[in-house]
Amino acid sequence: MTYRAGWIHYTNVAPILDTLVLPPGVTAITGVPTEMNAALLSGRVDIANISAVEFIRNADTLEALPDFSVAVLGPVYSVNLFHTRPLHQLRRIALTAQSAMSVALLEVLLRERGLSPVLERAEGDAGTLLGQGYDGVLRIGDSALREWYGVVGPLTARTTMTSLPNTGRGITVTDLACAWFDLTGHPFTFAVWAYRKDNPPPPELIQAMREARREGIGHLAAVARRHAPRLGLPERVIQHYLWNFRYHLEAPDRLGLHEFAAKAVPGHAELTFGPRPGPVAASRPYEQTR
Ligand SMILES: C=C(O[C@@H]1C=C(C(=O)O)C=C[C@H]1O)C(=O)O
Repeated sequence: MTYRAGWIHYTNVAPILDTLVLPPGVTAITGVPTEMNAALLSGRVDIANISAVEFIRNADTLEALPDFSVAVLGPVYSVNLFHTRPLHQLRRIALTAQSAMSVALLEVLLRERGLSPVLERAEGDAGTLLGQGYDGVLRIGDSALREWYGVVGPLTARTTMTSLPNTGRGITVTDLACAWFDLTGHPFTFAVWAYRKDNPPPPELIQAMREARREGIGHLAAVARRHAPRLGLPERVIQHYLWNFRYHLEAPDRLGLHEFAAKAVPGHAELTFGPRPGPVAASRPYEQTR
């Protein structure tokens, strides 16, 4: 029987996906977050890295791998609200249809500030939409990273990644993961690897994902070199971008996830994680894996 995976293909998962070798009997498709959310919920795939808010909303039927996440503590660089006036003066914000998690995060952040601008789905690059009657534009993923650099870059040799500008060309970029950190002091968990409770992934797939992640994180410079030309961004920017992610759903990432769940989906079912990390039948000793 085939086990079907659905991968969000943004660069931020390249350290896990680039060298992943699917075990026999596992197939994979790729797409943007909202496509992979829908594919998992409709049963078109069996496991996917989905927007964490969809995992929370469907916690009665879904479970997540206990040690995989796309999370950050502080800035993420690729979940950005581009705006031309101060946050409290925003009247109309364009939302990307690719995202569920970042939209839910923006809603929480606006509510915490007592703000209620009009939120509308609209595609296109931030610069164009800002000239078309929107004073705020939410973008995620590779295009948001590129547009962020278009606003704040080019960085000079003297710029340190801890003192990055967040304005340029009359546009301010509010990094939503940074805003979450300012509000809570916790990491923000954007994605988890979820599957239906009655259909967990084969242990060989989890093991292959762990090996691929160890390989990717161990060679971030090579991953950055591979992807920088495609993105049209400097290698050192991509390497910093990737280095900054938290891929292991550690205790602080779960804390952030639970805090977000309480704020965004009150009354949600208990979040469950499994299968527990453990030995895979006939696997090589840890020391001998890549
Ligand atoms: C950090 C990001 O996280 C992604 C954002 C998601 C969303 O907004 O729904 C879903 C999955 C994440 O991998 C990003 O795309 O830049």
